Amino acid sequence: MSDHTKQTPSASLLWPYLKEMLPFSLWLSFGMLFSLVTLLSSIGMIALSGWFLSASALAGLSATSAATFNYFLPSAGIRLFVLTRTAGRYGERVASHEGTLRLLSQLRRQVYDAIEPLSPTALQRYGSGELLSRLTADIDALDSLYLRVVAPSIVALLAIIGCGIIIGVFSPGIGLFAALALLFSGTLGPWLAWRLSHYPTSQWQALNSRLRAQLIERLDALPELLLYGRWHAETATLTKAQRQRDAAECHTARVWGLSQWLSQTLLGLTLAITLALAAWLTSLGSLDSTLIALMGLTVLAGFEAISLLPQAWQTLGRVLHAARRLEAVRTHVPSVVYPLNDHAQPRDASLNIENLHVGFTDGTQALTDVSLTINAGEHIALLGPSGSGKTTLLNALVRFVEPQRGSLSLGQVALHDLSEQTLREAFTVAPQDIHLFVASYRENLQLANPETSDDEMIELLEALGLGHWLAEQPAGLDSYPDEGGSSLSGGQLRRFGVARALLSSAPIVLLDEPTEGLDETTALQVLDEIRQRCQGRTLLLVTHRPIGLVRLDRIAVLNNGRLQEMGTPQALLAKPDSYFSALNRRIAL
Ligand SMILES: Nc1ncnc2c1ncn2[C@@H]1O[C@H](COP(=O)(O)OP(=O)(O)OP(=O)(O)O)[C@@H](O)[C@H]1O
Repeated sequence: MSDHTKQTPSASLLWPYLKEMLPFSLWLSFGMLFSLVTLLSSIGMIALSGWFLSASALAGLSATSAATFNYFLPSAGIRLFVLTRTAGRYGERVASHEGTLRLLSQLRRQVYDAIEPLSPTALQRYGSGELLSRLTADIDALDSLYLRVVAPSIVALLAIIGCGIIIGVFSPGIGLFAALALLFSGTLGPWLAWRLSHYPTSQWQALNSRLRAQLIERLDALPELLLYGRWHAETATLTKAQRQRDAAECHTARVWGLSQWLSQTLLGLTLAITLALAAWLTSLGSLDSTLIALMGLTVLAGFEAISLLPQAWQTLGRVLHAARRLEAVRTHVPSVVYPLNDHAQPRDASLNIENLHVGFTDGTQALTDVSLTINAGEHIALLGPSGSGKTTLLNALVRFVEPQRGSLSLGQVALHDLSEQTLREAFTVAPQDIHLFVASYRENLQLANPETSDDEMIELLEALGLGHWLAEQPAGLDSYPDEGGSSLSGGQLRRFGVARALLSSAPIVLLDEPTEGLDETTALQVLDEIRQRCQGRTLLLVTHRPIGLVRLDRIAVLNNGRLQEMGTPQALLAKPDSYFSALNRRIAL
């Protein structure tokens, strides 16, 4: 999802993040205070050194002044400034990093909280790579708001005032000039660069995010790409995307490089003019000549704080673009809204689907006017060719997709009147794509029911024909799957997912293609086990294979998103032109 734009993101986007800083303001204020101590120590150290050098040189010109000149006090002052500078820098690192890391963990939690209520379909809008990028790179960019933008800007402003005051004590005119000139030199370049680099910065962020997403996607599909000989072509695509991103980065870097050059030139001019003014006043006799070096070195010390401003403004651009991208996720209206409490209690585990229409944003109409009642405890197969809308119906029942029209109810209570907790407790699901977490097989199975004992798990796995597989695992249930579940074959993974679903005690069981990839004997064995374990529970079994379905109570056939036929297996078999009969004849051939 590319969302770069030529429009300047509004600074108001940062308000929520600035407000987030409040709970950590103590740490952050300490950070800023220490930063100021460091800076003032640097300015004091340089200014005092400047004065000390020139004053001691002038004092050395005559024996009387050399004897009376106090060398010890200024050198003790310089040593004190060196110590406070080191302590200030250490304190600043500790306090500001502590505050920033706490802030970062809060920001991450908030984005997770915003993502959590989005249905999987709403999240597909972003893609996993894009979402990962927003959760990591964009939040990290926001983390710079304090460290690289707020703190250096405030410190630079205070440093300018500090320089003005130090010089102003000896000559108010030169002090005022130095403060204004430092402010102008420090802000003109960054402001110009800021205006010129909005678009390339936004483009860089979008291209960087797209590159990450493309890379993750291609690494996921590496086996297929190698098999089809597409890896080199895909590498070329990635290289091209990287070049585009680098070009945007170069553009931005050039603009900021020019801004730094402008700032340095103006700061150099400020220094030259300050020195010239101080020399002129000395020649008029209204300024002590030992103060010329102090004034010059004070301006130079101010450079240290001001030189952070270009980077602060550059970071501000990235922070604003990151804030806009995160805002899109944070404020995404959840497509599925659950009431906090149930409006009524479901009477039983029956399901009622009436005139259901489900479509997707790309215009695909997956279900059209589907009506179906499943009685509590009934076992129903949802049969149909690929793409007929079977999975979409399951997704609508668990509210992963919202219908455009029609109604869905559980135990005579509309699904949207049930809290998320009640809904999740009512259903147990084995989806088509089973995800195994990087955890032991035991933990993966206990996801559905943490109370399940080892014996129950082993018994069920054996009943589903996974006994041999389990016996081969080096540490039994304590073994870990390879990432992505690749230590199980497709059929084994499917049965593992079925086992996980069956271990839950939820009253409604939804299984999506549980026998896919299994030979007929194993498929029948698995179906029998499912039926037995679902005695007294409502079962909706999605499949495109007719194997073993005669043992279920009813069969509903979906075709092209519409309910084509419905009845007991025997009644459908009795009609030679029914889809179920035709499918059985085809399988028998
Ligand atoms: N997120 C989505 N966005 C757009 N279209 C979708 C989405 N999910 C499904 N579809 C489309 O909706 C239709 C029904 O898909 P569905 O997955 O429900 O079919 P199915 O019968 O379960 O297929 P299969 O047996 O192959 O899993 C298909 O045309 C599919 O391309």
